[in-house]
Amino acid sequence: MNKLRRSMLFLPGANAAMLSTAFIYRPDSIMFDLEDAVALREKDTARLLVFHALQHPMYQDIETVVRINPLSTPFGLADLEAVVRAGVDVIRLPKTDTPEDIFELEGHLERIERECGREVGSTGVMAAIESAVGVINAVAIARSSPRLIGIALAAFDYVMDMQTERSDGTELFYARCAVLHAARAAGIDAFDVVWSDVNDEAGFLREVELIRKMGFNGKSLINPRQIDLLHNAYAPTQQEVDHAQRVIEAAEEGERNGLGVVSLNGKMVDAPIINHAQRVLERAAASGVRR
Ligand SMILES: CC(C)(COP(=O)(O)OP(=O)(O)OC[C@H]1O[C@@H](n2cnc3c(N)ncnc32)[C@H](O)[C@@H]1OP(=O)(O)O)[C@@H](O)C(=O)NCCC(=O)NCCSC(=O)C[C@@](O)(CC(=O)O)C(=O)O
Ligand SMILES: [Mg+2]
Repeated sequence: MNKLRRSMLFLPGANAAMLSTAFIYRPDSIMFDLEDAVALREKDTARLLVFHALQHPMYQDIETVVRINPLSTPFGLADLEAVVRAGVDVIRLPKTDTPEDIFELEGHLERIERECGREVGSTGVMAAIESAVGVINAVAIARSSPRLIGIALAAFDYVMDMQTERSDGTELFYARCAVLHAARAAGIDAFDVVWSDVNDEAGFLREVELIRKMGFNGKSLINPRQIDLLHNAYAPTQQEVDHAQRVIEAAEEGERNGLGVVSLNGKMVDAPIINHAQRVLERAAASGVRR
């Protein structure tokens, strides 16, 4: 099974208190932000704080992601130079509009990796898609580099670009479908948007249920309280696990009898159903059963 990436917790890079404790919350990935959660006058401080946090022993057994500033800004390249040298696992490139944005990032990454003695290609990349142009180019972006581990939809900049606002999800309907299909076509992960009202658990869970059913790997998060809610909603239910076990047993019996398709309580069990059942069992083994 691929690495579980259900939760990616954003953490404002200039917030020293959060940097010193965030590892205790155990998201699947922690995302230090140097971009929009950091004020202009704090960009250099945030970069230095994140440079040190990345090397702290407490962050060695958790996947680390850094959202750098766009390379078109005065900060982007300095961010990249610092965090690659500090050993970051994945760079999140905000406002990715074209495959050329990824090619530019790759060029810099390769040089920095050589200069600091990191294995070339070892730094992963995640593209954040935050505009209509990015959504239109999602397939080309998702296929642009073997470094890409996933693409993420970023709703707040996207709705601005689309001249609308966050509401019940209607405004993200096409973008979610496009980003998800692009990720699957490229064989990489797909991440849904942040839910900004941390006190609205019911709204958060409604959105999580939607994106789980659509097939997203997970979601960008902004608050530790959202982690357990998300992990629990993504865990299979006991009923699903029991059914998956019965499917595997029925398939094994069919195989012993030389049958490619068998019936379980009147429902067809064939290869895709068996694959799904195996995935349910793998997920239960990795993340437990829903409470
Ligand atoms: C929302 C709020 C202010 C609420 O504060 P509150 O104080 O009410 O939170 P509480 O729950 O009371 O905190 C309880 C304890 O948890 C600690 N704690 C809280 N949050 C923590 C955290 N994130 N990491 C570690 N620790 C944390 C806290 O320090 C406290 O610790 P302690 O005092 O020790 O008990 C806070 O969470 C927060 O700042 N979130 C991060 C916001 C952020 O990063 N935004 C940028 C990314 S989006 C964007 O840019 C848009 C985008 O680009 C997105 C895209 O690209 O996808 C697009 O276009 O859509
Ligand atoms: Mg944004």
